[in-house]
Amino acid sequence: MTTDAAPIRLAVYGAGGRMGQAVLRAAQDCADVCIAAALVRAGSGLAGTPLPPLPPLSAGAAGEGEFVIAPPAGTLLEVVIDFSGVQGFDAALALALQHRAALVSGTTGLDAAQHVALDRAAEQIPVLWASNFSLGVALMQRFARMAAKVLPDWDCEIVEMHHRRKRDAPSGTALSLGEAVAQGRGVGLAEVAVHGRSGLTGARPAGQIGFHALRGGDVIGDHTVLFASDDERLELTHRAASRDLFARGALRAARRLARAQPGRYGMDDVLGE
Ligand SMILES: NC(=O)C1=CN([C@@H]2O[C@H](COP(=O)(O)OP(=O)(O)OC[C@H]3O[C@@H](n4cnc5c(N)ncnc54)[C@H](OP(=O)(O)O)[C@@H]3O)[C@@H](O)[C@H]2O)C=CC1
Ligand SMILES: O=C(O)C1=N[C@H](C(=O)O)C[C@H](O)C1
Repeated sequence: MTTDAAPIRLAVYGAGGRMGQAVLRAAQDCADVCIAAALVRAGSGLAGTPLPPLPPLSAGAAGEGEFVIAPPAGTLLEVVIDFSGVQGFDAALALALQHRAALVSGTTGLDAAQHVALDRAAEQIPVLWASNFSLGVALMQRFARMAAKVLPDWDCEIVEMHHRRKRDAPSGTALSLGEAVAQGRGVGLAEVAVHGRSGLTGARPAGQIGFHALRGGDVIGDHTVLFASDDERLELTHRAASRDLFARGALRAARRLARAQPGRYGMDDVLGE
């Protein structure tokens, strides 16, 4: 993408992780963004080591050139992109507030207090949190909501599979898909969710939404929302083949939020109507 405007100045929080590195890679292809700070946690062996090669427009950006544990004084940040997990999330949000920068966060497994903190921050800065930055998954949520509304009596189960290193279960995406199904049915997810089954469970109660988390190998992220009725079954499936797609989605979100008004934004704002 080319533009006459100055490149958007990004801080990548959790820059040494799987997703952080994917965002750095994706930014290399974009002339409209630059990496102003690639942040790793204090004590990380990466601190002070060179970044992978960056696009020419990044040259001269404060903090460019190496992984850092904090942006050098005076660094201008416009968007903080956070993939630091629940351990880093609070500090990423604090950094965005401190710099009056927008926050784009993909960290999953947040607790209720952290979601409230996102709402509070949105009074001061633009905030977009999404459990999944794939445009295909954003569309899948719409399909799931629609199917749940049209098929209120069908049994719904949500199955996800991820790599063996994933720390939270079920995935944030599975929970978001469950929220979409619950919205389509006009019920609260907490009242109808069941996580796995084992033992003498009895017959399946109507209206349940079942979650099943599989872990193994290097699977990037597969999700299926399954609706079952007598004699037929509908399955909506999304499979991610690379983390690059999440990184590209996060950069799209960053473009949408840079220089936007404070408030809560979602992937629907990125996807458009
Ligand atoms: N929304 C989406 O589209 C997607 C969301 N995710 C989510 O993103 C998160 C990260 O996933 P992934 O990249 O696979 O995980 P990784 O464990 O590979 O990366 C997390 C990184 O954050 C670093 N970190 C932890 N604490 C801090 C801190 N206080 N300051 C700075 N850096 C810190 C970790 O460092 P160290 O290892 O040194 O502790 C690690 O390098 C997860 O919550 C995951 O579910 C993942 C993919 C897509
Ligand atoms: O941890 C991951 O890897 C992923 N996490 C997100 C989630 O919890 O939904 C998104 C994606 O599926 C990959």
